[in-house]
Formats: sequence, structure tokens, C-alpha cells
Amino acid sequence: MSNPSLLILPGDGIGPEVMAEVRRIIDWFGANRGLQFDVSEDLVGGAAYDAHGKPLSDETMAKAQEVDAVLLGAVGGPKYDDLDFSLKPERGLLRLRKEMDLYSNLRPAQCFDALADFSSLKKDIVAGLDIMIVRELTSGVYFGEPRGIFEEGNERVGINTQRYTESEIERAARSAFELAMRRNKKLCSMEKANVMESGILWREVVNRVSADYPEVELSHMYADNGAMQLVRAPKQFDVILTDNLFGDILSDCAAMLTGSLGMLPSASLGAPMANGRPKAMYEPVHGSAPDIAGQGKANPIACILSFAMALRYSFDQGEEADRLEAAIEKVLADGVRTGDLLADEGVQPVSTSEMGDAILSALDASV
Ligand SMILES: NC(=O)c1ccc[n+]([C@@H]2O[C@H](COP(=O)([O-])OP(=O)(O)OC[C@H]3O[C@@H](n4cnc5c(N)ncnc54)[C@H](O)[C@@H]3O)[C@@H](O)[C@H]2O)c1
Ligand SMILES: CC(C)[C@H](C(=O)O)[C@@H](O)C(=O)O
Ligand SMILES: [Mg+2]
Repeated sequence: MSNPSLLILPGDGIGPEVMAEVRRIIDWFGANRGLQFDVSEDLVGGAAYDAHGKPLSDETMAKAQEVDAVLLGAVGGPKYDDLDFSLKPERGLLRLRKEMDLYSNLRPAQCFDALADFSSLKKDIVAGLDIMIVRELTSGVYFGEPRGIFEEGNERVGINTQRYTESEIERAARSAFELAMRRNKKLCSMEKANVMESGILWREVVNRVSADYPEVELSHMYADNGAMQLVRAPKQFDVILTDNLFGDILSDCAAMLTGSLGMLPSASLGAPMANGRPKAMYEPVHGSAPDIAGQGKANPIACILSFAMALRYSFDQGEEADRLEAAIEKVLADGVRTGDLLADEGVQPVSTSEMGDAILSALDASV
């Protein structure tokens, strides 16, 4: 049987820096755990624009459709701010999500014990936190038509459309209920049914789907209250289900509960392929961090944890994913910190590759 295939798209800014550490981790699993992958690498975002004049070539898109999983670093940067909208780096990422039909975006927020003190919230509010945000990723206001900037009278109007079909809501809801069944069987759905028709439909469909999951305790919350509750008492949640735009915002909010945006991984999953594996792309939640790019300061943990999610959700290697997560936990417990995880300016942070070194040593010690 051939090895599972991985397409690596490092992207822009700190994307290539954090992905270099992931490649070392992948090699470690090959050398030490017999997990061999056929790895290929390609361009996305500004890097692809520089090479081909577009943020994702058709060839790269076709490759992404064929592999078992895509790992993406990050896209974007000030260099590309003035490009036409259709050529912006972010369009490359959105095309991958849309054309691979990755409708279920899993964004876990876990607070490692060693970082509980570091959160901007009080320790007892975040210690032990373990929540999962399921963000619908291929529809809603990100993709709804009509959209654009139009002339209207003597001024221009910018239009985006929030649009959800019942089946789009249903498939995202099912994936959230399935996850809740494997966790603590609690699901909170967030929308704004008080002001948006799409929110009313969302709530109705989620209620309907819940009949198939009687063991899951379902609640609904307006998304603005959800943002407040995430900061007030985040441990009340287990799985949160929400739409594309609210999910974007709520997951950045959840990131800070864990200490840093540099800690938060994600999995974007679609329907099963012929081999039974879901279509999948794994990426950190953070962006290309232009303010620290090229300085060896980036925290690679979000990207490495995204590979752990790939082990778990694409390759059925839950134990190896646990091993990798435990290695990261050990390194953090030992006090190894990149700059984003340091409140005290007197302490010397480690570089991106030194964090990689520490995680590899912890992996060595685990076998
Ligand atoms: N998935 C993606 O590729 C993605 C996600 C978000 C933003 N972006 C793009 O990235 C660019 C910058 O966006 P932004 O500044 O709003 O968000 P960002 O996530 O790039 O950065 C926000 C802040 O968090 C810090 N940060 C982020 N990741 C870090 C890490 N791994 N280690 C240490 N610090 C980290 C940055 O230094 C910055 O101060 C924009 O072009 C945006 O569109 C891309
Ligand atoms: C870069 C951008 C297109 C993206 C989004 O808005 O979905 C990012 O913020 C994310 O959270 O993955
Ligand atoms: Mg975002």
C-alpha cells in the first residue's frame, strides 16, 4: 500500500518559518514511529502570486484535491494590500476551502496548565479549559451573492450577503453533534436569530438535527452574548457551533483564553473521499504575522498542533497525536517559551527553531 500523501503549502510571512518545524516533526514520526508520508510542497497566497500572478494556481488546486491532507501555514501581508481583491493572498485560502468543500472547521481551544497564568484572564477562569468551536467554513457572508462594490446614485455601496441553505446548516450541525457525542455531550449553537433571518433558519435546522442526538444537551445563544460568555466563563462550553463569520471572530477570542494566537490549531474537514478519509486541510488559526515575520520569533506550536489534528482526523493515529500533544505539554511545563508566551520581559524567549528542538527532544524521550 502506498504512503498517505500530504501537500504542504507554507504560504507567507511566518507560514514558512512555522512549517519548517512541522516538517522536522513529520520526519521524526517517519524515522521513529514508522509513519511515512509522501510529502510534496507548493505555493499559496502572496508566494503564489509572486510566482504565477495568482494566489493559487489551478495545478496546486488540483493537487490539493488529490492528496490525503493539506497542511497550510498562513497567507497574507502588507506587500499585497493594494492588489485587486481577486488576487489577494487570502483568496487562495478561500478557494481551497470552497473547492475542497471543507464545510466543518474544528478550532479547539485548550489551555495547557503551564500557560494558565499567562492568559489575560484570571487563572481559575481558564485552567483546564477544553472547548471545541465548529465553524461552518464554506458559506455564509464569506461567499453569499450578491457581493461587490456598486454605484448607487452619487455614491458607492459595498454589499455582502449572509446566505445559508438548510442543507449547509444541517451538515455543519451534524459534524458538531458527532463531535459532541465523542466529548462531553454538550453543544451550544450561536447565531443572531434576534436580528437575522439566516439565524432563525439556523436555529430551526439545529433543533431539527438535535432529534437524532437525544444524548446531546443542546443550547442556543446569540453570538454577541456568546463572545461575552467566552470571556466571562468559558468552561461552561463543550462544543460551540457557529457560522463562518461569527466563527472567525469567536475563535480569535477563544485563542486568547489559551494564552496566544500562536497556540491554536484547526482542522477543516469535508465529506469522505473514496478511501474513507475526509477531505481535509489543517492550518493554524493565526495569520502571517507580518510584525514578527523573518525574525525567528514565531511560535510554531499552533502549526505543529495542526499536524497532530491531521494524525487524529485524517490518519487514524490518535495515539501518536496524543504523543505529540504530550510532548508540547512537557516543553511548556519545562518553561520553554517563544516571545508571544512571555509576560515578563526579563526572561529570554526561545526562537522558532529552538521551540522545534525542544519538542523533538520531548518526542525522543517519549519512546
Ligand atoms: N489562515 C490564514 O492564513 C490567516 C489567518 C488570519 C490572518 N491572515 C492574514 O495575515 C495577515 C496578518 O493578519 P493579522 O495581523 O490580523 O493576524 P495575525 O494572526 O497574523 O497576527 C495577529 C497578532 O498575533 C501575533 N501572532 C500570530 N501568530 C503568531 C505566532 N505563531 N507566534 C507569535 N505571534 C503570533 C502577531 O505577531 C500579531 O501581533 C493578514 O494579511 C491577514 O489577512 C491569514
Ligand atoms: C485569512 C482569512 C481569509 C481567514 C478567515 O477570515 O477565515 C482567517 O482570518 C482565519 O481565521 O482563517
Ligand atoms: Mg480569522
